[in-house]
Amino acid sequence: MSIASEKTIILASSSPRRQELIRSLNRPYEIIVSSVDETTDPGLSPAEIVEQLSSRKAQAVYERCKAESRFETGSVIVGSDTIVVQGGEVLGKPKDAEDAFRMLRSLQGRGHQVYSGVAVIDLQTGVQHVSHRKTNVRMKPLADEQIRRYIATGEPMDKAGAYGIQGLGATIVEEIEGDYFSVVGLPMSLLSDLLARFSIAVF
Ligand SMILES: Cc1cn([C@H]2C[C@H](O)[C@@H](COP(=O)(O)OP(=O)(O)OP(=O)(O)O)O2)c(=O)[nH]c1=O
Repeated sequence: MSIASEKTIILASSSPRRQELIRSLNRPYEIIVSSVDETTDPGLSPAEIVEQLSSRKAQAVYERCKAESRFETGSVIVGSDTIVVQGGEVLGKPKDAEDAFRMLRSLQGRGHQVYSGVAVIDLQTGVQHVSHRKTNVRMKPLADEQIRRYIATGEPMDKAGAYGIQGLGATIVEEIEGDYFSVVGLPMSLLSDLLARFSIAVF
C-alpha cells in the first residue's frame, strides 16, 4: 500500500540490488514491477539504449498506476537499466552458462564500459527526466578454469556482463573509473540529481 502524502519513491524494478539501494535512502518507497519488452532498435548508442529502457520500465509502471487511479502529489516512479559494452558489443544478462563464459572470456584482461540509465516520472503530472552514467571497468586476466568456477557460484547469471562487482565479482575487478553504484545497477548520485528536479531532497 502507498504512503502517498510522504512523496513515495516507486521503484519499477525486480533487481534486488536496486531495491537495496533505494532502501538505503531511508525514505518511503514501494516496489512495482512491470515486465517490458527489452529489445531496442539496432543502431542505438549504449547511452540511448539504457535511457530508452529505463524510461520504458518507469513508463510501464506509470501507466499501471494511472489505470489504478493513483495520482499522489509528489510521488515519483524510478526505472533503471544497465548494460556492459565491450568493443562495440552490448552485453546484457547471460542466457545460460555458456553465454556467461563467452562474456567473461571477452571481458577478462581488459577494460569495458558499464552504462546505467535512470528515468524518473512524476506520478501526478507524467513529467519525466532521464539520463545515464558511464563507468569504465578493468577486469583481471582470468584463466578459463577460473571463469568456470566463478560461473559455478551462480552469481553471474542475472547480471549484465555476467559479473557482480558487489559480490565475488569484486575479486576480479582491477580498476574502476566512475560511479561504483552505476555498475551495481543504480547510479545514486545521478538519481539524487534527478529527484532534486522534482523537489525531492534525499537529505
Ligand atoms: C555489471 C553489473 C550488473 N549488475 C546487475 C544490475 C541489474 O540488476 C542487472 C542488469 O539487468 P537489467 O536489465 O538492467 O535489470 P534487471 O532485469 O535485473 O531488473 P529490472 O529490469 O527489473 O530493473 O545486472 C550487478 O548487479 N552488478 C554488476 O557489477
